[in-house]
Amino acid sequence: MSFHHLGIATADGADLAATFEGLLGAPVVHEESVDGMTVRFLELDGGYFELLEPRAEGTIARYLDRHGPGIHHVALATDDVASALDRARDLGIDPVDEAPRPGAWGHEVAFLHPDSTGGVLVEFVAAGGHGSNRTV
Ligand SMILES: C[C@@H](C(=O)O)C(=O)SCCNC(=O)CCNC(=O)[C@H](O)C(C)(C)COP(=O)(O)OP(=O)(O)OC[C@H]1O[C@@H](n2cnc3c(N)ncnc32)[C@H](O)[C@@H]1OP(=O)(O)O
Repeated sequence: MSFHHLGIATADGADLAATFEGLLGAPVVHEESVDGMTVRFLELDGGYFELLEPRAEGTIARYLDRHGPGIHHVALATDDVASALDRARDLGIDPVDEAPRPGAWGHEVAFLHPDSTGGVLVEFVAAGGHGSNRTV
């Protein structure tokens, strides 16, 4: 499984995107509204930053209220999210999503509960042509 992106919660995605573009030369390669958020993907060598800006009440708005801005999750690329979930369950790891579901940028995604993964919110993502997918 390979690294795909870091999810970063922010109250101002446009401003943070400009900061990272200036600092890292990481352009916004995709932007969309999904699940009450504006999501921006910035391309780096070997992966992406996914900036998550809430537009409505929900997971990211709650996260910003309780924790402030910062790294929210790590996403790992696989071409088979369902099998990755099965492996997690076999290891006693609790999924948040019992089955793959649509995520941003047309990706299929599923999250694991951070209680089972050392406090890290892990996302499996089947990202098609966006970044690398590798079967494990
Ligand atoms: C568009 C898509 C894509 O990539 O395609 C996305 O990124 S969607 C990105 C947004 N969507 C998601 O994140 C979906 C998966 N996340 C979730 O279902 C939820 O956020 C949970 C992870 C189950 C947390 O539930 P909830 O938001 O209700 O949190 P809560 O404030 O009640 O907190 C419950 C416990 O989880 C912890 N907690 C909350 N968010 C956390 C995070 N990002 N990383 C690590 N721990 C986290 C809290 O500290 C707390 O721990 P204590 O109990 O120890 O105090």
